[in-house]
Amino acid sequence: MIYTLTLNPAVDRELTVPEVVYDAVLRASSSRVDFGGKGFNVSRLLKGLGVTSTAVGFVGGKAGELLQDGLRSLGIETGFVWVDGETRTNISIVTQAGGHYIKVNEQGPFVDEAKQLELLELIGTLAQPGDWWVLAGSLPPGVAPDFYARVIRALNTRQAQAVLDTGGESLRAGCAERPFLAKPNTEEARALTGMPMDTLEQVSLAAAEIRRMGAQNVVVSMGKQGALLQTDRETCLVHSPKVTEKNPIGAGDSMVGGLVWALTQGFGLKESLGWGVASGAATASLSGTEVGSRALIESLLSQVVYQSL
Ligand SMILES: Nc1ncnc2c1ncn2[C@@H]1O[C@H](COP(=O)(O)OP(=O)(O)OP(=O)(O)O)[C@@H](O)[C@H]1O
Ligand SMILES: O=P(O)(O)OC[C@@]1(O)O[C@H](CO)[C@@H](O)[C@@H]1O
Repeated sequence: MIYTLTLNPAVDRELTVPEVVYDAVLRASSSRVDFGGKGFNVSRLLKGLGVTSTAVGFVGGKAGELLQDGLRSLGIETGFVWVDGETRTNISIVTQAGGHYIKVNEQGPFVDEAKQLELLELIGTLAQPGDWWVLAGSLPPGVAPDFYARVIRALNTRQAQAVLDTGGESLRAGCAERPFLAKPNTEEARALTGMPMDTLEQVSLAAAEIRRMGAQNVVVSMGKQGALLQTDRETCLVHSPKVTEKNPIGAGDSMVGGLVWALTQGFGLKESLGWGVASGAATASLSGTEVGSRALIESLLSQVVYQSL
């Protein structure tokens, strides 16, 4: 079973405008809503690849109901802890011609200690040996940076595999609990290690440092360049297929979804990352945080190039 954990989900609203002008009323030519937050995006990608996952997390208010109804309507199971505040709505403004966006993320509702314990208990009852858990996104107010670390400890005790996609102190504390894989982007890896990320060699050295911090395997995603994988046996660059970018937001979530899907199908880590970069590229080529279909992902997979380093 695959679970996705999103502590701070979001209704993602994308508004398309002819151009961005300050101090003026902009009229949207189109808009769309996605049921988002990083882990929920992973669940949507997995569904596109034909796998039902369970989306777990904190939700609240009308926006929480919208996410619950929306995910269920897509055939995704949910396991939520309901909080008093309102789940956030995050706004993206993109231009019709593409190429630029403005994104504003709300903080999200406050989550008290009792709700946090309720979620940890829920995770403890759900997790079984051999399960995959994707832990993704920022922490809502009230949740301490060691929360993912506590979750990973609980998953390790139950022989479930953790894939961690977050940043800052939360990533540092999580890595110390030896997750199966950590997936920072270059900016998150730079912030975590304090190391430069200007050349491939530097990205590789930073990945090694993150492995020293505890992550068993590391993928550093590098936008349209693809992603670098480092395990105890190999380091390789997986080049992303070329696509016309429409909205890259959520590409990292799709990458994680494609990668975890392939791992559960029995592919090795390198081949799985191939599915990951193809899935990320598919999402980058679509509006909002829309995820690619299996047909699109498979067509892009044939253009993925693997380079050992
Ligand atoms: N413009 C693009 N063209 C082709 N592939 C892309 C593009 N943007 C992203 N990708 C693919 O998606 C993967 C993840 O993208 P990125 O490194 O931007 O993740 P991220 O910063 O975690 O994104 P987000 O936080 O918005 O989900 C890349 O490694 C790449 O394979
Ligand atoms: O504030 P966070 O949790 O870091 O990121 C949240 C978010 O920007 O990430 C997803 C795209 O990756 C969106 O669905 C969502 O709005």
